Amino acid sequence: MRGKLIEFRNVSFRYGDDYPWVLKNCSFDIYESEWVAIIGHNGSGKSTIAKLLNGLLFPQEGEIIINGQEVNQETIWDIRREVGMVFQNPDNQFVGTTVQDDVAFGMENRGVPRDEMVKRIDQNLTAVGMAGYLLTEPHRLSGGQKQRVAIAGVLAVSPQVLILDEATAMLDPKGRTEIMETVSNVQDKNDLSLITITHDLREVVQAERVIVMNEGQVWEASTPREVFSKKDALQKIGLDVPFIAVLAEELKKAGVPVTKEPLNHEELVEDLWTLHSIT
Ligand SMILES: Nc1ncnc2c1ncn2[C@@H]1O[C@H](COP(=O)(O)OP(=O)(O)OP(=O)(O)O)[C@@H](O)[C@H]1O
Repeated sequence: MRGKLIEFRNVSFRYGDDYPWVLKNCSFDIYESEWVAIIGHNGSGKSTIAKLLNGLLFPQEGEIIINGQEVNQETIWDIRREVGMVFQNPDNQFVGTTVQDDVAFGMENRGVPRDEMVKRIDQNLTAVGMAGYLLTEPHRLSGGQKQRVAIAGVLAVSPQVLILDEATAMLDPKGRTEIMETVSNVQDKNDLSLITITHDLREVVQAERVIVMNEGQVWEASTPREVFSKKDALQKIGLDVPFIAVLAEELKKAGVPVTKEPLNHEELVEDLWTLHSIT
């Protein structure tokens, strides 16, 4: 049984007294080594949750506990060691003049000794497939390569949780797939919790659990299969369902006995192939 790593307890947040509540009495847990996708319509508070997790914002009500510590002004430096974040725009988060300087940045701020730093730069750039780019300047990298370097920089300070806030949104489909493969590998290897905030349904179906946000609260928190089985209700709160799930529904309506709730191409093919072989 995995322990709780993150607890949101009755959290309410708004950007100012005259602003509407973005989160209202919002509660959820995230467990060690778990991959959770957070989805919700535009403006439903997903990025706000990410910023609250990293101590960039603080709730007006309720509390956020990470690894047994409440997130507050006194604990933010500890918390930021535990919670690594990668954002949408690769250009806004490149701080070094070369790849190795960029990965070193977070470690320098935390006083990691030089020998250890060199070792971790090498280890983490290898993990994200960027080992050959130590002295490369950022403008020579693609968007996907910059995101890989950002991920290596975050991993170099050994966080417990990695948050990707629309980190693949500006990449082409190939870049997206590559980043998600990389992230999935490093999550496994480093035993990390992973929180992905995304509109890309192919990423969502890869997660173990999906938290669906609506009107400042958790509307549903369960497996991708359970979440996407509620197609009509999801569409009512402004969310799409994966194309394959829609196709399976249409096939059922047309009399094809699709038995499972397929979430990807392979699962649907598997189902249809079985039908073919018994007729
Ligand atoms: N700095 C800010 N000042 C005031 N309001 C803000 C600020 N940042 C976000 N908001 C508002 O808070 C609400 C939640 O925003 P947030 O960015 O968390 O949503 P989101 O679910 O991540 O949206 P998206 O899917 O569009 O990225 C929105 O109504 C947004 O306009």
